[in-house]
Amino acid sequence: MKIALLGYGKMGKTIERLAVERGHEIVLKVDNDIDNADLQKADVAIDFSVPNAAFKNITTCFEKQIPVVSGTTGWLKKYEEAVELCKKQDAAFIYASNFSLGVNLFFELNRNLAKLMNRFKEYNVAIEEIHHTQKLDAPSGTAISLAEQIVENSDKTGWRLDEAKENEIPVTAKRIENVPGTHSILYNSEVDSIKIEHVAHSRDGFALGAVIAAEWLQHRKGIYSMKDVLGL
Ligand SMILES: NC(=O)C1=CN([C@@H]2O[C@H](COP(=O)(O)OP(=O)(O)OC[C@H]3O[C@@H](n4cnc5c(N)ncnc54)[C@H](OP(=O)(O)O)[C@@H]3O)[C@@H](O)[C@H]2O)C=CC1
Ligand SMILES: O=C(O)C1=N[C@H](C(=O)O)C[C@H](O)C1
Repeated sequence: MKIALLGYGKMGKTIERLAVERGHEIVLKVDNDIDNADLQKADVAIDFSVPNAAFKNITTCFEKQIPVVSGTTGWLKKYEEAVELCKKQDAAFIYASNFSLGVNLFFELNRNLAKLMNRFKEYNVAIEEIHHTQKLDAPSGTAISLAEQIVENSDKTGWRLDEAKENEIPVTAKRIENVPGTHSILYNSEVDSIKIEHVAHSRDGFALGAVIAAEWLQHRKGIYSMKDVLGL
């Protein structure tokens, strides 16, 4: 598979290493304006760039009919617009706030736990995420997905960074040097606490998941998620 990397930072470089190990070829590395890039050289594009570039990168791939996998976070206000453009152009797209197998299993645990805990009002739920200090967005895309999953499976009405209002989920974002990504869900009562946590030991899980998603998407059209890729 010939891959265009849109974003050649920490994730782009990790994806390059794992993609080459799986027998793929990196034919393009875009670190700024996509307008001058010869996307037609690629079978598939993988976007791990910056929040203000993701929408343009993704929709340019739709126009050029290159299937695109995006893991960039912090641009999701425009996700529905991207989906509409993808449908209109009969293109192929997967977005995931987190591509690792572990986090996608953790998402399933989170949904089930939220359903279970909803009956027991003595527990208050809270989310915490910890990432490296270069991260541009807060809270993380993964923390937002976790919060939305709890809202869908409980009586919670929404989430808020730091100071949550009545019936909202408080989300805390910490920034500590070199942390690849840690997410915790805490259910706290007067007498005890229940905590589930996912700890990434490196960026390899995210990168491998993105390459597997690109392999899966390469000959498809439409809009998919990691649930489709992993058969969850
Ligand atoms: N979904 C998932 O599983 C994961 C998602 N992420 C997300 O992926 C994104 C990238 O993370 P990470 O690699 O750590 O960040 P980095 O800052 O290391 O890399 C981002 C790269 O994008 C480049 N860039 C800037 N403008 C453009 C543009 N217009 N087109 C293409 N590339 C551009 C930057 O170049 P320059 O430095 O010159 O500005 C930089 O090299 C983040 O949004 C992060 O949250 C990260 C890990 C996992
Ligand atoms: O910026 C990162 O590094 C990460 N970003 C993603 C997010 O915002 O959830 C995924 C992962 O936790 C690493």
